[in-house]
Amino acid sequence: MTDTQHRAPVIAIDGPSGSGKGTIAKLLAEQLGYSLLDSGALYRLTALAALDRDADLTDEATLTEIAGNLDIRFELRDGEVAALLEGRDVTRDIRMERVSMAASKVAAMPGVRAALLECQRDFRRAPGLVADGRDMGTTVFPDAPVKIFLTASAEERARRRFEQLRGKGVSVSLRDLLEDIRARDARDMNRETSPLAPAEDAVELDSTGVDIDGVLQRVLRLVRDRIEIRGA
Ligand SMILES: Nc1ncnc2c1ncn2[C@@H]1O[C@H](COP(=O)(O)OP(=O)(O)O)[C@@H](O)[C@H]1O
Ligand SMILES: Nc1ccn([C@H]2C[C@H](O)[C@@H](COP(=O)(O)OP(=O)(O)O)O2)c(=O)n1
Repeated sequence: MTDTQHRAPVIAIDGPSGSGKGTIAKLLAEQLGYSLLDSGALYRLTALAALDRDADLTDEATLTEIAGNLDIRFELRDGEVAALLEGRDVTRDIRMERVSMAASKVAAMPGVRAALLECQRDFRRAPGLVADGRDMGTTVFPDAPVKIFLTASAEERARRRFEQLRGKGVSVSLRDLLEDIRARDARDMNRETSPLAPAEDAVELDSTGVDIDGVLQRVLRLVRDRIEIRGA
């Protein structure tokens, strides 16, 4: 890692599915001119690559090999970050429920997490990085000057996901989504390696009943308290 990468500040945003991490991370990165790491996309891409190959999702050696040899790229297309797997645009595919479930399973494997570690740290560059996931503040960037643990009730998170999918023309049941969210929460929080948990020095923010702009303003206040931002 270069010196500039080392010094670049990281804003770590961790929390459960549907708490708004991705939304807030993207808005923050735009506002601050920082790079963006959607670490969940890496687990989703690993899961999709495994599903494409009909790999056994319980076979850690195979999954670790897949994670360590991913051929992926992120590209800005029409203002959105597109994810490419072996040159194929899989931005939509990696958001499918079956991939979400598989991602949560492969993410529980220490070998997979180790294989993706350096790749995540490589996203750090000047003037700074906004990183969203489950273990940004605890494992990947423990020296991040700003760590936020974003939460919301499971019911509100399921409702948000329901609206999000409906907006994309995907029909799902709210009850199934709530069940999926609870199952994923349990798996993400109870795994041995890098479980979903706030870092000791993280600020916890409950976004239940707070709109996106309200959350963004609170986060920006925290950021300005801790990082010297040019022009802010
Ligand atoms: N504070 C909020 N209030 C209402 N809806 C929100 C809020 N934050 C995010 N959302 C919406 O909830 C959905 C899930 O948000 P997302 O950022 O993908 O969550 P995460 O990355 O934590 O899984 C999106 O459709 C987003 O627009
Ligand atoms: N840093 C991370 C990011 C995601 N994961 C896992 C846990 C999640 O179930 C999957 C997918 O993560 P992602 O952030 O894309 O999921 P949500 O958008 O929050 O639903 O990957 C992880 O273990 N560690």
